Amino acid sequence: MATTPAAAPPPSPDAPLKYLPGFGNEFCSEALPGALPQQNNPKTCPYGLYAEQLSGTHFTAPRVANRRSWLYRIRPSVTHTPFHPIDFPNEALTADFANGAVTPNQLRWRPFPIPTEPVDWVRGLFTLCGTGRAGSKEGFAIHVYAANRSMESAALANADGDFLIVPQQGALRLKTEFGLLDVAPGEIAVLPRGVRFAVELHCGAARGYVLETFAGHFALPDLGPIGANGLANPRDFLHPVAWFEPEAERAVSYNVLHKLEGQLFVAAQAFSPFNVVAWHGNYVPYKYDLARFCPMNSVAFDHPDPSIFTVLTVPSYTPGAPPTADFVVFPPRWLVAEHTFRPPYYHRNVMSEFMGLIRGQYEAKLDGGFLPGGASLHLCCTPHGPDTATYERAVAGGRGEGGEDGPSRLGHETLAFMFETSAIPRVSPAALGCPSVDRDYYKCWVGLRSHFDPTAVPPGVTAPGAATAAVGGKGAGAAASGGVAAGNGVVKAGKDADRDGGGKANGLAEGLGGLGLS
Ligand SMILES: O=C(O)Cc1cc(O)ccc1O
Ligand SMILES: [Fe+2]
Repeated sequence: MATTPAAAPPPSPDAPLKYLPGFGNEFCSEALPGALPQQNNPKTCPYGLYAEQLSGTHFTAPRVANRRSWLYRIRPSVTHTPFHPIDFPNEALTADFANGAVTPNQLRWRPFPIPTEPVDWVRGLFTLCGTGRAGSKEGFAIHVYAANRSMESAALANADGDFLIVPQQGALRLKTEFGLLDVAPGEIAVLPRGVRFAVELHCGAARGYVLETFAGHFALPDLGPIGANGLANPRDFLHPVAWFEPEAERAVSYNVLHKLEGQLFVAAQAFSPFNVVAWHGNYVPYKYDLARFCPMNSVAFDHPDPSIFTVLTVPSYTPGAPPTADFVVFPPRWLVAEHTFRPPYYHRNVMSEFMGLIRGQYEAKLDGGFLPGGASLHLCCTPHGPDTATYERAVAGGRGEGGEDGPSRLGHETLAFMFETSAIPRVSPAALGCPSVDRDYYKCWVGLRSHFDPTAVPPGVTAPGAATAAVGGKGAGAAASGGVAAGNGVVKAGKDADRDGGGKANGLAEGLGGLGLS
């Protein structure tokens, strides 16, 4: 006769949970001694458990990428009544962006409101943008969530892809088939495709961001010349230990939710899905504290590209092709680059950039419009960068300790992040029309006036006009003085030369002078 397993004591919400550290390891864990069999599927399992495999890659995926886990559970997941679609507001959640809106405009959303009526984590999901289609396992979706109550007697499995969850307000307790994860703002969690989980709120209302990838799995980025250490270190990723609900074997009524192609289905079952007594494998949910991120940065001059802050990446199927998505954090750090415009540079990026703010103020936005719980989106080649106030402050100097170029600190009170994606996301019509949209976003750059002064000759450069008499006009003089414009084939006369020829000459000379290379 099968032994009835003793129920694990319910962990107190205040007691710190135990975790298994590492990244991509073969982990194993058992909640009862000897529950983990020595082979994957013995004829009968210890304690009368059922063996069940959950795969995250096709069976024949190369070993380096192959992901699967074996779960030993009181009853198998298959024991449920048929799934039925549930009446989820269909404009809130989507996994097909064929009908998404296309706009090159810079987009920004004010903080998404916390609901006043009871809403759990699943009901509180709202798709902002994405690309591709879950059904063809291509692309990704970006959601926000805002919830004020725990999921009760319900669990969700996402058949569409992996969820990377970035809490912004309110800690989450993630009950999963593999055990429990407590995830607070400043930490992130990854729930791989298919893993059943429930979100409990133990500290009040919760809000945050979700990157859902329809293809692949999150991986640590290669470090290249950085070497073997730095950025997100593997030991800091924490995985749950086996745990099963006390009532897992009792007759209870549970709703098992299933997300497939963006649609939600529900099936009833008479026992808890959190009934896994032991497990082993390398396909496991995990969390990571962003404070453990070890940033690298410029220690001499210039502002590095933000890829230097990549925490996790979803590599493309094709070697060398851009990743489907990167998760990038802008952590607290010292800024020490000399004779450098320290905020993010102005740019048009071939990758698209979704940004969120967990706390504090982002280094490129002083206008008060990019707030914790809000978001921004800059699509492929859409120009963006520091707002007017940030620019003016940065060029005014005197930012750092010990003088204009001294070290300055982006303190612990700031934490922004970016989902950087290679395919161009489309915006869900609901997100474009929602009340949080900031229709005045463009105004934060409107005040960027021209500081161009062709008479402000950089030190060490012969003043225009000194050699102008023969050709006439300041611009031609600038070209003649440095010989740069002539070299570039930009010699012009009159008014055009003022604007173009002189500008190029001065700009290049200034750059070289600034680096001490002129
Ligand atoms: O604020 C942004 O747009 C993100 C960003 C930050 C940075 O330091 C450099 C480039 C970049 O896109
Ligand atoms: Fe950017």
